[in-house]
Amino acid sequence: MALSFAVGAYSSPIIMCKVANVNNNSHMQDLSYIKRAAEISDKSAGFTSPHPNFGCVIATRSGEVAGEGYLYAQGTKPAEVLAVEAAGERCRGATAYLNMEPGDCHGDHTAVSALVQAGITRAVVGIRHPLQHLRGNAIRALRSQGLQVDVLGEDMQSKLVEEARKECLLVNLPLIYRAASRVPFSVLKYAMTLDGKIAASSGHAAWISSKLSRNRVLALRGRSDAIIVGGTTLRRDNPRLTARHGGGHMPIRIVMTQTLNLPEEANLWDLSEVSTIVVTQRGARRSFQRFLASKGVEVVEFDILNPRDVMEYFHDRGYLSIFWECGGTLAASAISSGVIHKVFAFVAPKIIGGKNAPTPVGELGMVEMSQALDLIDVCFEQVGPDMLISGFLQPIPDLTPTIPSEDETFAIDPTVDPFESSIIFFYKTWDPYGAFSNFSPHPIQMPDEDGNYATWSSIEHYYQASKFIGVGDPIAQDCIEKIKLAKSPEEAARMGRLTQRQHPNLVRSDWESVKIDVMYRALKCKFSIYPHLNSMLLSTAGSVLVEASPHDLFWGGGREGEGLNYLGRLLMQLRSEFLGESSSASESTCLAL
Ligand SMILES: NC(=O)C1=CN([C@@H]2O[C@H](COP(=O)(O)OP(=O)(O)OC[C@H]3O[C@@H](n4cnc5c(N)ncnc54)[C@H](OP(=O)(O)O)[C@@H]3O)[C@@H](O)[C@H]2O)C=CC1
Ligand SMILES: Nc1c(N[C@@H]2O[C@H](COP(=O)(O)O)[C@@H](O)[C@H]2O)[nH]c(=O)[nH]c1=O
Repeated sequence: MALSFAVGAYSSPIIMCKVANVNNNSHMQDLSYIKRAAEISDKSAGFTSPHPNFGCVIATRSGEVAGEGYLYAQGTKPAEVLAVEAAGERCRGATAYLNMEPGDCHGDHTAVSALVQAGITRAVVGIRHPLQHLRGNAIRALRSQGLQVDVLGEDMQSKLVEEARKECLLVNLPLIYRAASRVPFSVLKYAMTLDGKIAASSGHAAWISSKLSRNRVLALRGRSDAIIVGGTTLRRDNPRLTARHGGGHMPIRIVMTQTLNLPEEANLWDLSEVSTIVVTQRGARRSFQRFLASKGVEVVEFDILNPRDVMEYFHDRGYLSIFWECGGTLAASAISSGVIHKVFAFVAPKIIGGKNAPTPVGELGMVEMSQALDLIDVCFEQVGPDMLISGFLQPIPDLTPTIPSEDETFAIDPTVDPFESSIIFFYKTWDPYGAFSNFSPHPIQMPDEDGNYATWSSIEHYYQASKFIGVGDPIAQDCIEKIKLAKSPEEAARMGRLTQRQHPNLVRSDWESVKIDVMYRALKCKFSIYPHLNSMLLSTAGSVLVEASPHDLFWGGGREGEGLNYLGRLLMQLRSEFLGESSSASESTCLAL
C-alpha cells in the first residue's frame, strides 16, 4: 500500500501565507540556498550507485555561505556533517538549507546531531523524507532541540517557494516514485526517426540518433540502477548497454525474455564490466539456463513474466531506478502495466519509411485519440541535430499523508496533523493492527428492526447481512439467516457479495446511502464492548489509519492510495469521539457521510 497522491500537485492555487512578516530579501535568500542545496545534492549522480540525493548549504546570519556538502554515496558521510565540517565555527547561529529531510542511515541521528552540536539555530527543508518510516523524524528531532525548522510548502508558501520545492522534488524523483508506487522509478528511452521508426524494416537501427544524443544516453544510463531490453533487441542488436566510458557507475543489465531463445554468443554474457540478469518464464529452456549459469549470468524465473511483477521483484531487491531501452513490443507491455513513469524520446531529423519498420510503442489497444496518454511537464531540448522530448506519464506523487485529504483530515479527527502524522496500515487479521479489520473474530450485538438485539460473529457478518435487511422478500430473509450462520467472515463476505451481484433486487433500495452508517454503528459497538480494542484504537491517536486493501477502493486505500479508505476514516472518527476531541456534531457528520 502506498501513500495517498494528490494529482496535479503543482496546479493547486498557491496561498500566500506566513511570508508576509518575513523580510523579502531573506526570503529570496532562503529560496536561492535551498535551490543550491538541491543542485549540489545531484553532484554524485552517475558516479556512484543511485541513492537519495542530499545536499546541505550553511549560511551565516549575514547571508554568506559558510559551508556546503553533499552525500557522495550511501554509507558515506552525510551532507550535513560535511557542510558543518566545512563551516566550522561559523555554524553558530547559522541557517542550514537541506533539499530533503535527513534520513537516519546510521541509526544515531548523525545528521541531526551534527547540526545541533554545531550550533545551527534554523533549518530550511525542501521536502520531507519520502519514506514513511523516516518521514518527519528528523524535523521533529531538530525542533525538539530548539531549532526553528521551516518546510517549503508547509511553513513557507508562495509561487516562488513552490518552484524551489519542485527542484527539490526533481532531484529525488526516483525515491519519491519508488516510495509511492512500490516499483522502481522507470524511464522509457528510445531514438526514433522523424517518421516514427526505431529501426528500418530489416531491424537495423545503428544509428538513428547522433553521437551527441548517444553520449547523453550513456550519462542517463549511469543515473540508473539497471537497463532493460527485450529478447528481440538482444537478438537483433547484440547491445552492450554499458554506461559512461572511463569510470563511473555501471548499471546492471536485465534481459526480459519469455522463450529464452537467445544466442550463446552475446555481449551481455560478457560480465567483465558489469553483471547481467535474465528474467524469464518458469521452466523456459532449462539447458540454456544452465549455460547462462555457467557464464555467471543470473536467471530469475517468473510464473507469469510481466513488467509489473518484474518491477515489483526488482523493487524488493532494492532497485531505485530502471532505464528501459527495449523495442516497442516490451515498451507497450510496460506502459500498459503502468510501470513507466517518464519517457525520453530522441527524435532524429531522418526519414526511413517502411510499412513494417518497428515503432517505439506497440499495441496498447487504444482506438480513439481521446484515449491517448498525455505526457505531463513536457520538455523540449535540442541535442546536436536531434530533438529530445521528455515528459512524465504519471504525475509526481504528493507524499503528504493525506488520507483523507489534507483539508478533511482535521474535520474527521483533530488529533491528526496531516504533515506530522504517520500512517498505520491494517488489512489481514494477523497484521499488527489486524484487530481493526472487519474480519477480526469479535462478535457484536446489534439491534434488529424491532429493537431486539442479535449477536453477529463479526462486523463482516453484520455488514453483509444488512444489505438485505428490511426487504420484504422471503429469499432476502433466508439470505440474512445464511450469512448470520456463515462459518467465517470470508464466507459471509462471499455470500453477501455474490447475492448482491446475482440478485440486485434483493438489496435494500437505500443501501448506498445507509451503508456508511451501518458500518459506523457496527464499529462503534465493536470498539465499545471490547476494552482492549478500545485501548488499541486510542493508542493510534495522531496517526492516519488506512485499510490496506488493494482491491476495495471504497472501504480500503487501494493499491496506490487511490482508494477512499472509508473504513480508516470511520475508525479515525470513532477514535476522535472516544477521545472526546469532537462534539456530538461528529455523529451527525458520520450520518451525513
Ligand atoms: N531506436 C531505439 O531506440 C531502439 C530500437 N530497437 C529496435 O527495435 C527492434 C526490436 O523491437 P521489439 O521486437 O519490439 O523488441 P523488444 O525489446 O520489445 O523485445 C520483445 C521481446 O521482449 C520479450 N518479452 C518478455 N516479456 C515480455 C512482455 N511481457 N511483453 C512483451 N515482450 C516481452 C520477448 O522476448 P522473447 O521473444 O525472447 O520471449 C519479446 O519477444 C530491433 O530492430 C531493435 O534494433 C530496440 C530498442 C531501442
Ligand atoms: N538505435 C539507437 C539506440 N538503440 C538502443 O541502444 C542499444 C545499443 O546500445 P550499446 O550496444 O550499448 O551501444 C540498442 O540495443 C537499443 O536498446 N539508442 C539510441 O540512443 N540511439 C539509437 O540510434
